[in-house]
Amino acid sequence: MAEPPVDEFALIAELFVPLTGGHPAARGLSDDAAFLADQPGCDTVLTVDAMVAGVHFLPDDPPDLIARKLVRVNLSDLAAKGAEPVALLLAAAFPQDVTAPWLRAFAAGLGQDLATYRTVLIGGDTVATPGPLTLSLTAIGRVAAGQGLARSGASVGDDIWISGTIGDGSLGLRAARGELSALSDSDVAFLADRYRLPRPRVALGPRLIGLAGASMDVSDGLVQDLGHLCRASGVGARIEAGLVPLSDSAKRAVAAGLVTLASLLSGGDDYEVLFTASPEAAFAVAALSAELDLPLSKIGSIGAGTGVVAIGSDGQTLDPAQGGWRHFRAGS
Ligand SMILES: Nc1ncnc2c1ncn2[C@@H]1O[C@H](COP(=O)(O)OP(=O)(O)OP(=O)(O)O)[C@@H](O)[C@H]1O
Ligand SMILES: Cc1ncc(C[n+]2csc(CCOP(=O)(O)O)c2C)c(N)n1
Ligand SMILES: [Mg+2]
Ligand SMILES: [Mg+2]
Ligand SMILES: [Mg+2]
Repeated sequence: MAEPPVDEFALIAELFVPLTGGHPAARGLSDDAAFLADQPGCDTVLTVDAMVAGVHFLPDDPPDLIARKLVRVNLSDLAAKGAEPVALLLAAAFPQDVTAPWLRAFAAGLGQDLATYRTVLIGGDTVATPGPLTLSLTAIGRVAAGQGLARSGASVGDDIWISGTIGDGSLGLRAARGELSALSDSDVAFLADRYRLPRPRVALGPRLIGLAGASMDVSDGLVQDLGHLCRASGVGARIEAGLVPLSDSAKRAVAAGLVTLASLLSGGDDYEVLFTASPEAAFAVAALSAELDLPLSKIGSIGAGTGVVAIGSDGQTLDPAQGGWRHFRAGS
């Protein structure tokens, strides 16, 4: 039986109001703006990332997973700054033919991850678009005043560390498109899941305060993002490709010749935390890795100069294609 239609205001009142958790800042999603009380002794950390169907996710991806990816890519930026999530604002442009079941599943996914990450929706905007589904989430976080982590804190001599594994997201896109049928079904499922559902390192980020020099999350590709960190810090970096952690599925994809190691270093969609720390902190980083049950791998070091050099297992410089994702390069 067809579900009753869900219009703009029913969507907000019935599907989004429950996601506020009754937080006073949201004002029941029935005011012009949200009002968030200041927290003494804290800095407010604000970040926004948008996602567009066909650009960030596949148009036919399940609506609950689209919503959860949107939450996770934004919490990944907060985590990289050492911040804890407080609240979210959602701007959504739905195609005119969106269905009620689709919207219900989207809201259910949103609710699931708000619960997982203990945060709430406090406002947003809902519009229709003649184009593809376009979503924007603003994440508000908090960190002890002056303690938030920056891309600009790397020093010459620091070790470079990365959480988790690199390359699963970009391989996962190919897996989700059915392009990796040479791999086992379980590898395909693992990789596609990593693409559709990043694991933001929310437990790690706040624990890096006092340990990390510089920190950022990797979304556009390891080499390109490390380049951003280096530019912000006024340093250069050298990484050893053989030290970059790969999942077993990604290792099998490389061994089968389905992808090169160099392209995994520039693929993007990783949502891991890239940070630097002085060599004296290596023991503490290893202890944190064990405590959080999260791999933290030393992949290189910071040096004087500029730019990122990636060295392959043969000692030769790797060329990771363009280094990473770039949305456009507008010409005349
Ligand atoms: N349209 C914009 N207006 C203002 N600032 C922007 C805009 N786009 C990006 N920025 C700023 O540029 C910087 C880098 O943004 P970028 O989106 O590359 O970082 P990111 O979110 O960590 O990466 P990704 O988008 O790949 O997840 C941030 O300070 C961001 O706030
Ligand atoms: C369907 C589809 N095609 C390509 C990609 C790859 N991709 C798109 S945006 C981006 C960088 C992060 O986004 P942003 O910089 O906008 O935050 C990457 C790696 C994808 N995820 N889905
Ligand atoms: Mg961004
Ligand atoms: Mg981001
Ligand atoms: Mg980021």
